Amino acid sequence: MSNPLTTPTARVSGTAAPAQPSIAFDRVTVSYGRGKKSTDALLDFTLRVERGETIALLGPSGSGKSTALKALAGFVRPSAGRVRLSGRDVTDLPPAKRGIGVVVQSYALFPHMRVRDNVAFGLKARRIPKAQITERVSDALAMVSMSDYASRLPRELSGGQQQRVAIARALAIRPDVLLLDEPLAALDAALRQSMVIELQRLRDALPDTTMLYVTHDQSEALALASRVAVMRDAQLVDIGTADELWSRPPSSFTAGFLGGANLIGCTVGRVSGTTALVSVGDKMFTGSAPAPTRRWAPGTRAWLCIRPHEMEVTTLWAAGSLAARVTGSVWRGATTRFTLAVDGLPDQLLEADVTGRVEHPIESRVGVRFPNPTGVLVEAAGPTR
Ligand SMILES: Nc1ncnc2c1ncn2[C@@H]1O[C@H](COP(=O)(O)OP(=O)(O)OP(=O)(O)O)[C@@H](O)[C@H]1O
Repeated sequence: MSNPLTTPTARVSGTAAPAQPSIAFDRVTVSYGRGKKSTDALLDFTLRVERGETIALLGPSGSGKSTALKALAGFVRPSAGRVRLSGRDVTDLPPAKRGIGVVVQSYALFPHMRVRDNVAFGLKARRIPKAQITERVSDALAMVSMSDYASRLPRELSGGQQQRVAIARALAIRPDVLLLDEPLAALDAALRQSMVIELQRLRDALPDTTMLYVTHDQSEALALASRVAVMRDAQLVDIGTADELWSRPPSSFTAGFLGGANLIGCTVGRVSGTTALVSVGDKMFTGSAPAPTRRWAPGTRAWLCIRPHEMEVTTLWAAGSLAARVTGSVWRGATTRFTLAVDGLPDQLLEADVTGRVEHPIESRVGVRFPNPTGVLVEAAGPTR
């Protein structure tokens, strides 16, 4: 059975329109404040999102993610650049005329309205006929598994249920574009995980809806997004599929931000195919050299990126291992994270995640085995050690 939310009338068309990105930011700059006190919260930001894509805007606090989303929704005005929806320039359009669904962290439900009236709010504002409102509200509540709660007030719902209602309210207007600004940030860890699964289900049920998902949580970005846009200091630094950014990080920032990484400064030696010999001090390692391999000319300084879970902590002198001193140990439930000073890699502490609860006293000597190949090469934007 077709889902009514996936086939809004506005999208049904017999003629093929020229393919325009669903969302386009063209060199958008947003500044807050005036004169000397002004800060660029978004700087020369360019991004194209195809129809039906889910893009995560991922970055640390203050990197400009929410500002990008607000510029698209019309809540802030760019000082330069244009914002387009399906090719239409909406930069000067008020928010209500953009036809975008927005979900924010704080739910923002009307406390005195029952769930069904909260969900109907945007439809009434758009003067949709009453019979259609009833149908759309019940479709939207069904999408988020909240049909049984239509008569409740927001205060009679849990945080997760309130956020589902907020999502239903955004979906009820059948938007082409849905913006989600840290929608799970107010929920506890267990609930966040189950909501990620619900959002995956929703994303799959709405293949024509373009979603822009703002988060600082890399696991949410990896789970939900077809592509991840990494932001730092008001700018886009990297964009790619979750798999690309994870397994072949284009920059040390992205390598570190997506899940933690040991970044070892190295010098590239001989490259053969996608394998490179690299030297770190007097030690040689084999790294994988992602395409385009012309970046890895002999003598180039680079980072060798090794994920903590790829490191093996062994006994001292175990075959193929380097000697190391334990400088820290934190049990994290499923894993124990060790911080290690490896002999011959001065000024560099490496992190290793070991399954289960493992004890090695601080200052004890252990062996550490690197994966094979040892890691993936990452371009060094600045000086490496
Ligand atoms: N209304 C405002 N007035 C002045 N400065 C602002 C305003 N809103 C945001 N900023 C500043 O703009 C920068 C970007 O903020 P933004 O909220 O876009 O970041 P963010 O990446 O979404 O951060 P977070 O993850 O903490 O929400 C920050 O330095 C912030 O302090």
